[in-house]
Amino acid sequence: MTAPALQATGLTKTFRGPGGETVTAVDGIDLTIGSGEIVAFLGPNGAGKTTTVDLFLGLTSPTSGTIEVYGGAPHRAVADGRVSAVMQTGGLLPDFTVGETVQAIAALHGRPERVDVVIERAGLGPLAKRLVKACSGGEQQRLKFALALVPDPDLVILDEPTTGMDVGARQEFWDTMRADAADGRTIVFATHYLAEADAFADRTVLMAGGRIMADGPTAEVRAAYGGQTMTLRPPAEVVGPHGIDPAWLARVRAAVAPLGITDVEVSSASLEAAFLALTGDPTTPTTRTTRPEEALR
Ligand SMILES: Nc1ncnc2c1ncn2[C@@H]1O[C@H](COP(=O)(O)OP(=O)(O)OP(=O)(O)O)[C@@H](O)[C@H]1O
Repeated sequence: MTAPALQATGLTKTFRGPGGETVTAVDGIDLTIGSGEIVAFLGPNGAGKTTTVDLFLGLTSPTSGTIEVYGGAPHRAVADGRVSAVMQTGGLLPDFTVGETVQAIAALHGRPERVDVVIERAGLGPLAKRLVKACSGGEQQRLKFALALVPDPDLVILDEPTTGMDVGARQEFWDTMRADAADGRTIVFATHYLAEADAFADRTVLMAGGRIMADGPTAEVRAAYGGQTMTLRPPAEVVGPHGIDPAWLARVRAAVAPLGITDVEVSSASLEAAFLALTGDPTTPTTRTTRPEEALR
């Protein structure tokens, strides 16, 4: 039988906090991810997503429990080129061109024949002669993605790959990813953007406090935890830079209260209800119109 891409059992990681206290970043995760799955790890800041990704990549060791990647130690899978990562920050040389960067990494891997294919796959053809430092944040992330593809890995792990990108760049990045995933690569990504999990992942693992709060097909996670909600789109004139006009919210509250409505959420993100219900996180991403304090109760 073929080993799953990732298998975690009782996976736990603790750190010592600034005051000497124990911080449990990952708290007894059991998880199996099969080949070809596209899985989002979704959760608020501090949920344990980055630590989980680090454990998957062998960048840190579990305090207890086990993690296997293709049936072996994570660092082995990385060394064998079966697993690649696109991390949040760092890693590029600013004075290389995009093309030189890909060539250098391909040479390190002994895979010079991969240069053209990964440049094309990451949509970097028109940028090949541009210096890395002249590339936008989104373009640099696409370059990192290209580098991750050099060994032709079976599994790509991305830790919040679109952090800092504007909406257009984010869209472009995921279009690139989607085209690549169509080839059957296993993709695991951490995000706190609900819309990214919703749009891109077949399966969503919702994390909070180091634990898995929900795990299933993205549509099911949404349906099971999103509950029955009524979503309103406010008129544009009541949405300002600081969110929805509180006076308008008060008028809506007054208008619906006599109808027996106790909970109306103004939202444009369909996983939002699941996220809030399970994590109670007040720093919700995606849009200004989805913050819990703007829900009408
Ligand atoms: N090296 C460390 N030392 C001490 N505490 C840590 C360390 N790394 C992470 N933590 C703590 O572990 C918890 C989980 O952090 P982690 O970075 O894994 O969360 P995250 O879900 O990736 O958050 P974010 O979305 O902000 O990146 C947090 O409380 C964090 O402060």
